Amino acid sequence: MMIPFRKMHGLGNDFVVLDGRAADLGLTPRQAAGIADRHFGIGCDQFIVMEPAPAGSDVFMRIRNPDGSEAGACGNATRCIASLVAEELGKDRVVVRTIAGELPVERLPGGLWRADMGPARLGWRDVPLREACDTLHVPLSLGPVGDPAACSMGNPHATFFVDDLDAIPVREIGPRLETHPIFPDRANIGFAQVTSPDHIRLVIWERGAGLTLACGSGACATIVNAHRRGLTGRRATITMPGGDLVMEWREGDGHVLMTGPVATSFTGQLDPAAFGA
Ligand SMILES: N[C@H](CCC[C@H](N)C(=O)O)C(=O)O
Repeated sequence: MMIPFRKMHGLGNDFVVLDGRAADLGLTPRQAAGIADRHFGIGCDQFIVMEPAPAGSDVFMRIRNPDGSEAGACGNATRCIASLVAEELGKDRVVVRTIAGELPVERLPGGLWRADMGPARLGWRDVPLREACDTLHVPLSLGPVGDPAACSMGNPHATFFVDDLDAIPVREIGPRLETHPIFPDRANIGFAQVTSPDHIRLVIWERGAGLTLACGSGACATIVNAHRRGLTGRRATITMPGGDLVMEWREGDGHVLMTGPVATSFTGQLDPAAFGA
C-alpha cells in the first residue's frame, strides 16, 4: 500500500512527514527506522507523523529519532508542521500539540514562522538528571568541555559554553556525552560560543540523531542557559551550521519563542512494506 510523504526541513534539520490523521498508518519502529535511513530509505533527522488533533489544538505531532526513540520536542519540525496545517486551514496561527504540550505557532512576513515552544523546565528532575544538582552547573566534564547548564524543552538538553567552537571535536565527544549516565534519558548536547550579548554560535549533537545542521529545541535551551549564566540578554540570534534562528526567553511566563524558516524539499509515495515488517 503506497502512502504519501513530504520531505521537509528547518535550516537543514530534515524530516520525513507522514499523515496519520485519517487512519493509523500502522508503521512498525523497524519500518520508521528504515524510512529514516539515509542509505536504504528516504533519510531524515526525525520521522514525523501527524495524528488527530486533541481538543485545543490543530494537529498532534509525533516525533521519532532515526534510532526509533520518541522525543517530546522538535522545534524545527514544529514550524514545518504548523506551516502545513495553516495552509490547509487557511489560518495564520495554529496550535501544534506534542507529548510535551501545546505549541502555538504564527506566520510572520517573509516566510518565517514563530513558535511558542512553551516554558523551559529548569529542575534536575525535569531535564532529567540522575541525581539532585544545580542544573546551572552540572558536574560533568569530558575532554575540552565541562560545567554545562541543563534544562528541558520537553526534551533533555545540556549546553556547554566554549571559547572556540571550531576547536571542539563534536563527533568524538558528542555521542559520549549524549549517553553519559548522568542523563538517564540521554540528552541533546549543545556546544555554544557566545560572540556578543545577542549572538551565539551553536553546534548540536542530537540525542538519537547525531550531528544535525540545526536544532530548534536546542536553540531554545541555549538562549535559556546563556541568559541564566548571565552571558546574553533574553533575546539573541543563534547561528547554527544550517542557518539562524531568532530566539527570545520571554520575561514573565518563561516561554521560549523561536522564529525561523520552513521548507519542503519534495513529496512522494512510499510503501512501508518495503522497509521491513
Ligand atoms: N533529537 C531530539 C528531537 C529533535 C530535536 C530537534 N530536531 C529540534 O529541532 O528541536 C531529542 O531526542 O530530543
